[in-house]
Amino acid sequence: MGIKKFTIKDLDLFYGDFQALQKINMNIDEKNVTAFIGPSGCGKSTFLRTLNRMNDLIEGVTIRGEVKLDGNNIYNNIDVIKLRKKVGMVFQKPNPFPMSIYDNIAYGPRTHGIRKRAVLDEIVEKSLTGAALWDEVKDRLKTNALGLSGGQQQRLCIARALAVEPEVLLMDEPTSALDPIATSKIENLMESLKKDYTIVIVTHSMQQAARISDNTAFFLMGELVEFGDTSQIFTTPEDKRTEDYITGRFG
Ligand SMILES: Nc1ncnc2c1ncn2[C@@H]1O[C@H](COP(=O)(O)OP(=O)(O)OP(=O)(O)O)[C@@H](O)[C@H]1O
Repeated sequence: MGIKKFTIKDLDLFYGDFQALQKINMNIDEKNVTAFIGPSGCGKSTFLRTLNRMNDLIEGVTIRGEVKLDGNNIYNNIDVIKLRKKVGMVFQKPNPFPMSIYDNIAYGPRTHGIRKRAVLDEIVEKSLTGAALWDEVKDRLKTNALGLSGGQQQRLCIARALAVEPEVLLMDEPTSALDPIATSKIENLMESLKKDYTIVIVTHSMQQAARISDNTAFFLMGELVEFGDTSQIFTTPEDKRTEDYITGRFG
């Protein structure tokens, strides 16, 4: 295992009285792909959202324990806007803003105070190139992003996340709404992005986790059952529950 980007200690999360995460302990490596797998409702998305404090937006959430990013506890007095700039997020359903392709990408940098046209042009090109979309859209940057295909929209959302120069990308089932071709483009993209970014992905597809991730975490009913090297998890899981899940005996 390499340099730790996140260290999570004894993390509990409650929605009201309901405990959705129980004593999670995990380290997430820098510049790697970490996959979260497990049956529906086991807490994967909840845990993913704790990594950039997206759960703050949900009423009645209580969090105990520690989430450190580069050694700093993100639940202490920190600037949440800066945190979310550093830890970007891509959602299950592509959600471009109803504006041009260009403005979708320029939106984040503009909110962070970048106004110069030449600088924005450069960010737009770099981000779209980084998300493997530039060649497909460079002649139609002024057209509405909602006119793109689903797969292109998802790469646009990845480009939008890249535009503010994050260090981490959280992806919550980013390909579940896409066809196999668009899915494989996003998977290839993740492979190239991990050179520069730490990627954490929630996926329902065990084939996808096996194909693209370096480390895999298996969750069950709010508990982290097993976490380790992806090939080990899929070939020689230590816990019977992991084995049952990956061999399709439940879930
Ligand atoms: N906003 C919320 N308020 C109350 N309970 C919630 C909320 N969000 C999630 N939960 C509950 O927390 C548990 C974990 O949900 P979560 O969405 O994190 O699971 P998941 O593993 O990502 O599921 P899926 O694979 O279906 O997306 C579930 O029991 C869910 O009902």
